[in-house]
Amino acid sequence: MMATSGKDCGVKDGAPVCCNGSASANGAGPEASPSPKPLNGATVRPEGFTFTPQPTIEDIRRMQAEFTDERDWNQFHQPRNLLLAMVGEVGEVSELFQWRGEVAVGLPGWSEEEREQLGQELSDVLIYLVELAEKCRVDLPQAVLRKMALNRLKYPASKVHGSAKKYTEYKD
Ligand SMILES: Nc1ccn([C@H]2C[C@H](O)[C@@H](COP(=O)(O)OP(=O)(O)OP(=O)(O)O)O2)c(=O)n1
Repeated sequence: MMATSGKDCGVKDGAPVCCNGSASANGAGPEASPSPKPLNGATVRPEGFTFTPQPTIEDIRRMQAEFTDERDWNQFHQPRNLLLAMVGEVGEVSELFQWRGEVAVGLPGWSEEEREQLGQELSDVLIYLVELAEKCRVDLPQAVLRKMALNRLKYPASKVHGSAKKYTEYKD
C-alpha cells in the first residue's frame, strides 16, 4: 500500500507507535529512485524502490466513496459484495502470473503493457479492500499498525532470522 520511507514503527507501552520521519517520493521505478538513507541500522534495499506518499489510504477511501455515491452504488457495495469483488480481482492478478515460471523482483522480461495491467489489477484489489474495511468500520491504517506490531512480537528478528518457519513451529 501506500508506503512511506522514513517511518519507524514499533510498540511502546503495549501500543503500536510510529515516529515521524520524512517521507520520500519518487513516482517512478528503481532507476529514478534515490537510495533511501539507512534508518536505525535498517538494511537499504539495493533496488531502492519506494512508493509515492499520496494518495493515502484515507484518500483512497474518500475517492472511492465519492465514486460510489455519485453512481448510487452503495446499495450494491455491502460488505459481502465487496469481499467477493476483491477476491475476483485477486483472481485477475493471479491470471497474470499463472502460466509463468518463477517471477523475479522487478518483473524482468515483462512488457510495459503487462506492467500496466498488473498495476490496474492490484489497484482494483486495493480499492475494494479499502472500501470493504470502511464498510466494516475497520480503521485500516491503525489496524495495520497494530497487526505489524503483533507480527514483530510473534517473529522476533533475533529468533527467526533467515527462517521462514511459522511461529507455531518454534518450541520455546
Ligand atoms: N460495481 C462496481 C464496479 C466497478 N467498480 C470499480 C472498482 C474497481 O476498481 C473497478 C472494477 O471494475 P470492473 O468490474 O469493470 O473490473 P475490471 O476493471 O477489472 O475490468 P475487467 O473485469 O474487464 O478486467 O471499478 C466499483 O467500485 N463498483
